[in-house]
Amino acid sequence: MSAPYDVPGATHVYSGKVRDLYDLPNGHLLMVASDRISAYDHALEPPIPDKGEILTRMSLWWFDQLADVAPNHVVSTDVPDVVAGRGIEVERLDMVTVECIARGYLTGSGLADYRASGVVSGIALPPGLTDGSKLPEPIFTPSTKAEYGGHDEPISYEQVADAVGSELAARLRDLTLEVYARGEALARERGIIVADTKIEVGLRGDGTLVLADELLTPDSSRFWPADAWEPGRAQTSYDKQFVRDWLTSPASGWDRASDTPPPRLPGEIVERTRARYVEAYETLTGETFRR
Ligand SMILES: CCOC(=O)Cn1cc(-c2ncnc(N)c2C#N)cn1
Repeated sequence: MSAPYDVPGATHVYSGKVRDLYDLPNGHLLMVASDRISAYDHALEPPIPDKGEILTRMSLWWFDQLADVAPNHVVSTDVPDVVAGRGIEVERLDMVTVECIARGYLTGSGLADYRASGVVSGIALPPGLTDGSKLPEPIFTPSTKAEYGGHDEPISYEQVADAVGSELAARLRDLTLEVYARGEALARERGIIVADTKIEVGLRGDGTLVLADELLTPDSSRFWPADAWEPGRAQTSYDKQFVRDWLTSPASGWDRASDTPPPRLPGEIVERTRARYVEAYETLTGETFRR
């Protein structure tokens, strides 16, 4: 995995799959989005040029679009040059220890749970749903926060209420569903299905819920091209399909079941993937990603 940036005046404190967190002397945090990409639970090489900046700008755009739904943790984009464009100074919050996930479509772990029991995070769904089915209405499907490298475990709404209290659980559910509904509707108008999303929420000292982390990016959400949506099979990933197709093709020589690390991505796949991130950003925001 590419090493976190050495940021003058900041102390590196956390590395996620894709992003890194630093303490700042003024008590705020610096959140830095790397160009790292992962697929099939593996960190891939090489990084995708500009991915971190593109997704940072997408998050900032979404924070602005949804400012009427909830405040966010952004303090400033005036960050040290080494992380310019991919770093955000953020307010330090008391983070809620629940992954707040909303699903508008059935796939991934939700589909697996549904196939096993007809239930997803304690919510019974109607029969006859398949991979990629649009749900009758979006559902709140929280999960635990796994340690780095682990898998989040789905939990029921009741378990969330037991963990954080019924009042906060209701606020988290309502906020998650509102953010998803607004994001899904806006993206859908622009030809992108946001099938599901995970938001991170923090609390201020006065109890205000604040949107943290990243927001409605292809790293925190499943982005599908709307014109390729076809329930009954795995959907096309807006951003990672080129990577997935190459890794599972004979050209890569990789056996996904072997649990060996995937091979380095060819330059053409890297560039086509970068172009998809640029396209997603420009399609959503109507702005040009200038590099
Ligand atoms: C950048 C990677 O960070 C994480 O993935 C998870 N994480 C978030 C925090 C956090 N903690 C206090 N205040 C905040 N505003 C945040 C944020 N964002 C800690 N870990």
